[in-house]
Amino acid sequence: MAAPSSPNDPATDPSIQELITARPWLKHDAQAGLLLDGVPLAAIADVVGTPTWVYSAATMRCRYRALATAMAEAGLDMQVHYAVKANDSRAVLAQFAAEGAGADVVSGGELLKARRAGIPASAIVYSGVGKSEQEMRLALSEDIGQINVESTEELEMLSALAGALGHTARVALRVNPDVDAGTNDKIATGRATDKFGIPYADAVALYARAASLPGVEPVGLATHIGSQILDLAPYRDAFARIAALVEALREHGLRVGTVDCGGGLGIGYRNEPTSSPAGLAAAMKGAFGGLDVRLIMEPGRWLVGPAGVLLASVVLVKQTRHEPFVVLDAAMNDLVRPAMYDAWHGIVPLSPVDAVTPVGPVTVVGPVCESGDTFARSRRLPPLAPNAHVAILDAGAYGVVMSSTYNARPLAAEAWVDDARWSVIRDRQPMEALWERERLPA
Ligand SMILES: Cc1ncc(COP(=O)(O)O)c(C=O)c1O
Ligand SMILES: N[C@@H](CCCC[NH3+])C(=O)O
Repeated sequence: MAAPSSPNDPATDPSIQELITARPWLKHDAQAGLLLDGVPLAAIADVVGTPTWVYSAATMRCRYRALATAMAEAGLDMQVHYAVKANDSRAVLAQFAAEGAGADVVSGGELLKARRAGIPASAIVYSGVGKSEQEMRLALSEDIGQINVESTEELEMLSALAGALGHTARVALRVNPDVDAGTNDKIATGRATDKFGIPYADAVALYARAASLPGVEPVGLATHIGSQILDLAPYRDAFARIAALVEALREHGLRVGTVDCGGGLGIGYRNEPTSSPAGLAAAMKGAFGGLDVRLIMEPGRWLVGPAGVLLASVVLVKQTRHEPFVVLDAAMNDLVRPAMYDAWHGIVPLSPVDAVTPVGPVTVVGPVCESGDTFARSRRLPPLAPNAHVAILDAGAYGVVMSSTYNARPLAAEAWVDDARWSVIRDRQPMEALWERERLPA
């Protein structure tokens, strides 16, 4: 199934003005051009160069607080564990730590990053289908809050390891509810054919087994049906199945204290309608309200996606017999989402005069040697001259974390905007660093 945010129909694209209006942290100023929380993005592009990621700290904070408030207002006993994979920059993690968030991690590296950013070990849950022995040892030595186990094999491995080390790991069984979240095929995780989670029909027996094994203590269930989910119906289906499982486990005399509802709440890349945290809270309450369980959620994209932009400059505009190609200095090695998922991202010029008079249509590409290195097709943009700057919107999640040095392109810089001031939080990777871990064969 195609991603709901990927249709490529310029007739229904939101205008540049509509994109800006829907994102209150962005403003268009007649003199200074596009502002992020009052800071002219062109100033950052001029000083730091491009490509550069820029984040609105206030937007991340506001979204975290809005989510936590929606859960509290629904009367839910809920802890938000930020999904570190969405954006693991130190400033992002430190800010969520200061807000009181826990973390959802999927590797030893993410676990260490979360700890070093100040997130307490007790507020960390660890998901993933292939935790290595080394990673399990790290999770055990840190005594993290919960390990979400995804298979019988992993349960046995963890039990043997923890038992031998004299630890008891609090585990939740991540259950695959066999629900289609209706999102892009590559980021759906809750169908029986996906690699994630324990088959629904095996969950009761495996939970009972976990209760009898040394080194592990089953404390609850977890599920996660996918990412960029715009509709609440699949959540309701999955939660109903997990709630039924809680009851079935209790009927077998097994204790279930927590339910981890996963992440996945989508954002309106194309200004499309989305589900709200209040709606999600109502779905959780409907399923788990009467069950006396402590709830966890693991949002990533919803918290940070809209808060980031990728600044790029126009290298040249290549005229052809078809649509002109606007060639940027950012590429799929920076933001891979359009190439990987056909994802749609808004593109807005930074300059004051151009932003409101789109002409186009143009194809916006990067310089990488793949035709897939295309950010947008048939996009209505104002005329863009070489060196003009643009912002690629909603790049705060699954942006910098998925970037690579493909085509020997150094990793981009990152900047942080807070309280109308900005600073660089990660320098652009120096060219020399591209070969610093290499040597010729001995
Ligand atoms: C286990 C788990 N939790 C949380 C998330 C975060 O998802 P999202 O960024 O869509 O909220 C993911 C990613 O899909 C995930 O795999
Ligand atoms: N990388 C994906 C999301 C994956 C979610 C992780 N399970 C995206 O950019 O949309």
